[in-house]
Amino acid sequence: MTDQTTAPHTYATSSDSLLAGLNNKQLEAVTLPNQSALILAGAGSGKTRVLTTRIAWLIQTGQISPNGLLAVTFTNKAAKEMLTRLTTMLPINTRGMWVGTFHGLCNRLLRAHHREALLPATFQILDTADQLSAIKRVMKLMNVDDEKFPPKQVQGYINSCKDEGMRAHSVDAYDPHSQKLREIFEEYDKQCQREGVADFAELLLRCYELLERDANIRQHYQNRFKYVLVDEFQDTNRLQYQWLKLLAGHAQGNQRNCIFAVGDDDQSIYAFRGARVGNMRDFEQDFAIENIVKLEQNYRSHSNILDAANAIITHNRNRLGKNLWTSAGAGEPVRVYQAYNDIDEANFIVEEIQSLHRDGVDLSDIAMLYRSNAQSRVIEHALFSVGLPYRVYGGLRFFERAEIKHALAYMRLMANPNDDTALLRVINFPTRGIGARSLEQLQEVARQNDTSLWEAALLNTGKIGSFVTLIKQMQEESIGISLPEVAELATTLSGLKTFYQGEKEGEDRIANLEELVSAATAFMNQDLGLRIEQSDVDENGEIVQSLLTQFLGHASLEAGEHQADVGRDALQLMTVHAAKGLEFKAVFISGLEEGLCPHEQSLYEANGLEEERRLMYVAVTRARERLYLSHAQSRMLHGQVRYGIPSRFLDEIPEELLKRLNAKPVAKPFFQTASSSSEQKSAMPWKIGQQVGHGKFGQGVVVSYEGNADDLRIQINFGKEGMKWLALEYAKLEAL
Ligand SMILES: Nc1ncnc2c1ncn2[C@@H]1O[C@H](COP(=O)(O)OP(=O)(O)OP(=O)(O)O)[C@@H](O)[C@H]1O
Ligand SMILES: [Mg+2]
Repeated sequence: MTDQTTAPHTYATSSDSLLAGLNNKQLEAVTLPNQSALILAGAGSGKTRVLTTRIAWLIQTGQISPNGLLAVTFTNKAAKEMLTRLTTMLPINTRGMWVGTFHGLCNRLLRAHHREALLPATFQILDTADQLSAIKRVMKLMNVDDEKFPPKQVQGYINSCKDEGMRAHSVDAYDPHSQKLREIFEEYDKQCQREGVADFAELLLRCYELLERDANIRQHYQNRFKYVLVDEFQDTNRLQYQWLKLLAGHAQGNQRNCIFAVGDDDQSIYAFRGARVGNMRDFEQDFAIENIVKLEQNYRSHSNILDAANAIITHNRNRLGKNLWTSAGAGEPVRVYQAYNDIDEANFIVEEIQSLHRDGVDLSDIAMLYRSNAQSRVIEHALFSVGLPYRVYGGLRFFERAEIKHALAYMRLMANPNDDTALLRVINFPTRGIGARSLEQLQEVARQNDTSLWEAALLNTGKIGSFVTLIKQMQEESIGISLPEVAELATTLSGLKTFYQGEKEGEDRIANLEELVSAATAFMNQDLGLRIEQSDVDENGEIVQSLLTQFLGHASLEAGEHQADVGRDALQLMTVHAAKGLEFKAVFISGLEEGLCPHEQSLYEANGLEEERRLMYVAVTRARERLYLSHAQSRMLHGQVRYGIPSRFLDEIPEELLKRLNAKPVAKPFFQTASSSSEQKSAMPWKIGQQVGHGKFGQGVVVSYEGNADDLRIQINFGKEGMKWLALEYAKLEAL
């Protein structure tokens, strides 16, 4: 450890108090010498705590200044938490520190060097929905059949190419179908460039390309960030890893910067977004990691919960392998509730939460987790009817609501009128009598002249001309006023407020618009640690980003966090994906049925089941003291009644850890639904999840069915042969 009396910039707090309470392994990790390191450890073993403490320790012992390090976390929420924790550990100003998500950090770097990155200073970020509509527009202009090329798939294709670090010209395409995809990719990128917008994947790729191409900028950051720290390393994708490698510099000599990566291969749950657990092995080799630090003591959960998690995850074969133990004692058993249907499940959960709350547990320390967002509806309804406050993370987020996106579109146009996505969103909203034909003509003019729609609109008189005048007026009025006033302007001058006043349920929307003004005020006042500091941009001699552009970036990147910040004590509802890294006193995991968790789609993908099991492991390990697992015999989902058998993951937990709250469901014929008497009995002879054989398609698994009596159709997944609907009457199936 550095001698504190001689080291420069040391802090008054003794490092002993900083390091107090860490176990030996944690201490070793926190105080590792200046070298790259990999901390591989299971859930709740203190990885995030170690990473944060290391930052504080490096600063405190004078090895680095707060501006000399970069830390990547998985969510903005985690980044903020890290900064808050740092301020409690050290008397430093965390403002301006480079702590954020990959997207947030790349956004910041691109803003500072927008010219070199060939982007306008005010470039806007397309969120997922905006990206999809931009893709649809390109496809329409190219006359591509959207049945042959479903836009969502095209979007997936473009994003996964970018996640792999590829541009259209570098993708292989040997058949007409992939050639077309490549062509759409290319046109889409051109359109984004023309409009001055960047999608999420683009932020990373653009930033990577900039660092790779521009030696000055690269060296500047390589010199600056002597320490790079990464949380949740198991979920980085190929491009993110390459980006980190670039920042670390070349391997020659000992000049390379240090990367401190923490992760858990058992919690890799973003393969569908290109995450590569293989990055851990590559990292070991590329950075010549000699000894991987393993942390084995779990500080989060009681042992019944931890043992359940361990028992589940041992069923996975592809693991790096580690043991977790706790000294916390057995604690309470894991409770299992077998519900009749989804409503029964929701009622049970609500009653249980109420009783926990009566016993003094804060609602915000209770989480309700599910596999997919659609599952939250029934439980939300139940919570609403008893008046329990709750907050949904990752559902329709504040910044994703239609009225907010409309207002933001006006703000985006004030910042950058060439943003076609924003223009199309509001050119006729509120309605100004601009019809589809005039819009088509406008798009045609833009296409012919290869300009943005705005530039084409400048040539226009008539109704489109008035829209242009309106935006120009907004731009003029926005000069010299504060950010909340700009937001106010966007909601009033645009006519949005007046429009909603006349609408049914308009009150909520107006309240949300007002909330946007508050969000802008909060943004202006809050020290988010994400703002661009003058020092970031002084190479250009100017501040390139106005507060407005920063706010718009914040709205695109931090959607969902707004509602979470509201101070009221509320139950936390979220998907398992969104719960990563978090912990709660009590956790409810619902919908533990085959087809839902594990998700039916995963069963037919390579390694799909193992990823689902990791998801289950993440879910279970969020709980500190109490864990509830529930499943329902039937549930309404996507407008269909589904009949589920309990998830295999339940069977993987040793019975002695469980407490079954009700008897195993009576062996009812599973086609009977609890709630709807109108539903007729069906003569469904197969069980969901049952293996069956078919003369032509081979072996498959029953996924669902619909209809009743003699009109029963059954859906079977035949693996390579795909998903098929068969009429039961004619399909000759045999049990396997
Ligand atoms: N040495 C310790 N003494 C007491 N509590 C600790 C210690 N180390 C970690 N903790 C606590 O254990 C909990 C889990 O820590 P942390 O969130 O850092 O784990 P993690 O490994 O990052 O978990 P995950 O894999 O879920 O991200 C936290 O509440 C943390 O404060
Ligand atoms: Mg963590």
